[in-house]
Amino acid sequence: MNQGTVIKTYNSFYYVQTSQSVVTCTLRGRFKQERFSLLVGDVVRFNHIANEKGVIEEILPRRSMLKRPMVANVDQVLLTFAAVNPDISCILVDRFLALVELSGLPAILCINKMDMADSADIGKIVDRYRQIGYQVIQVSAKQAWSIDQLREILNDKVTVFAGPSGVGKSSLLNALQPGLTLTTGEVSKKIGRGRHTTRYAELLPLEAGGFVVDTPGFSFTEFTDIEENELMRCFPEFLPLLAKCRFSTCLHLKEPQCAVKDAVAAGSIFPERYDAYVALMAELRENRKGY
Ligand SMILES: Nc1nc2c(ncn2[C@@H]2O[C@H](COP(=O)(O)OP(=O)(O)OP(=O)(O)O)[C@@H](O)[C@H]2O)c(=O)[nH]1
Ligand SMILES: [Zn+2]
Repeated sequence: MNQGTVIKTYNSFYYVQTSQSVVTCTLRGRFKQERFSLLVGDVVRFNHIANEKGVIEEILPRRSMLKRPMVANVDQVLLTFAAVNPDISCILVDRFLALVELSGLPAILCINKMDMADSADIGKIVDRYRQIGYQVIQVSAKQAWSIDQLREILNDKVTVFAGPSGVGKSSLLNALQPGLTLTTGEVSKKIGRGRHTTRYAELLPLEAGGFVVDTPGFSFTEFTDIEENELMRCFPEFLPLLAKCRFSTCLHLKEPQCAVKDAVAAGSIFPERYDAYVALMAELRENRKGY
């Protein structure tokens, strides 16, 4: 049997990337009876029934599942910001990071447009996030700075590109591999839909192995499905302190003898990060009121 990764689904057809080609597959009937939903990112085994056509017989166990968008086996999220234009905003970085933490996937911070940056200013930001424990890379899509380093990070992994609009995500993809965002556009053409009308996530295969998740309308922007007492877990530097608060139900806001607030006062947690936590908590409570 052949093996490959589902890179796109459309009308019960599954486009499966193998090491050689993309095979258009249908799903063996018994999966439909089980109401199993096969996702982009799933690794499958299939039988060829004709040239470039196949039937999926087996779905390999999932390593992970991202909910929005629904993609299986994502390994990491590359959060891209621009050093300038639009200027990096740490509150926005903290917000995106918290959302990635909530998904349970590792986040890598990528700061683009370094060719236009004041490197001392950006250096401070980079140091902060490295101290917290995040991997941070500084790149320029325009000047092709550190694109090799980025390529190495993506190698053999399934990576979601996220970040605000205009930070250069498309430019980075293009610097990584010219034409990358057009690769599966060919598939779209065959089935009569333009790439830009695609509403579902698809995987873009990297030449060196691995995939980038192309996610039209993808957000990582809204806090829903999160309880107040879960937010603290989205701040990894809080984790070692949580058991040390006086109250086991401590939300680290107004409570006395709070180990998190003590750490902020002692300088071992960045005050900006704590402020981001408080701001996100307020937002979460505001969203709740809407229900
Ligand atoms: N100076 C400089 N400009 C860049 C760099 N990368 C991208 N840009 C410019 O930034 C603008 C936005 O780039 P895009 O690649 O379209 O950004 P995007 O993140 O894909 O934007 P959305 O499609 O809105 O999500 C364009 O004018 C690019 O030419 C860079 O490394 N340096
Ligand atoms: Zn506390």
